[in-house]
Amino acid sequence: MAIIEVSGLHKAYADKKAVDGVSFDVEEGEIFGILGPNGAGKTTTVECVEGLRRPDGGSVRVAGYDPVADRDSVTRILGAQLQESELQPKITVSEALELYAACYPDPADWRALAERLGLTDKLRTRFAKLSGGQKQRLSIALALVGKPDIVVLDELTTGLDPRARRDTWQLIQDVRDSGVTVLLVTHFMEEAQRLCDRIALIDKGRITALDTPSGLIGRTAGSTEVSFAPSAPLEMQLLTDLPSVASVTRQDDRIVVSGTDETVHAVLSLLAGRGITAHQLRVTEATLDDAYLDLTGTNT
Ligand SMILES: Nc1ncnc2c1ncn2[C@@H]1O[C@H](COP(=O)(O)OP(=O)(O)OP(=O)(O)O)[C@@H](O)[C@H]1O
Repeated sequence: MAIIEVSGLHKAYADKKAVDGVSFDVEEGEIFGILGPNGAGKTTTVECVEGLRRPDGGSVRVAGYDPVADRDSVTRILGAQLQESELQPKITVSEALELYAACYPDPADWRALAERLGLTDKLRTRFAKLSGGQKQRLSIALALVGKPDIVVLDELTTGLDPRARRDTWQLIQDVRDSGVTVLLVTHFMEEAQRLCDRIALIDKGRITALDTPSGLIGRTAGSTEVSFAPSAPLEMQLLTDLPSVASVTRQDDRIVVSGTDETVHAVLSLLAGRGITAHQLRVTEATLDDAYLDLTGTNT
């Protein structure tokens, strides 16, 4: 069942179209990623879902509520990561967690959450004295303290070191396993590939692709590459004629054939039929990075 429904969303700032007809549904219990280049309209889209911005057109529903008209209902069920500037510089970590916990009828144990996010030894530290990564972890804790049904995380692990990033990924998986729906804006391909059940690629205010990570990768031209050094001369045309082959190139004594999973089997059968051995055989799969570049023609 869809818990977030976005249909024909439009939002402009003066004459700049930030979001230009975006539609997607987020199913209950999934981790849904929004990926795209800088300025693509990702934050504007999730701010409309959070009720922080009023759409110019289209509709947004969160568990059936309009996030602008039914702000209170949406706030009760949706936790959002805060922008840094939204906390007072003098508030301590424990004060912030306690204050936010007090706003909800059945909050999470904020001490356990702080522990989980590696903030226990910072509980008495003022917000202004936290490092960028510690502020980020606090903002994740604050998004989760109300035990929301949905959590919106914009740039979840930006500024975190690799260890903290991996811990945070585990935390988000645990949060999802407990039944929470996660809407995640990210620039990190590895993060999107590991965490997301489905990803919407946004570019220039429009969705250019919406699929599972492996579905997006599968759309990449030449998503699988098989390369080898043949034990005897081989006519390139024979490879080019195989089904599902996208391209055949020669690199010194190696032949590189790109295509799909099927290509690997087709190439090996062809070689076996001609008694040719494939020396130094290597098969590589495209990554989400390749799919992203292929589908947007740009980098994050
Ligand atoms: N408050 C604002 N006033 C004017 N223009 C804005 C405002 N917020 C965003 N924009 C513009 O709208 C477009 C979309 O911005 P948005 O922040 O939604 O993109 P984004 O995909 O989240 O980008 P990033 O990855 O850089 O955070 C950009 O061109 C941006 O400059």
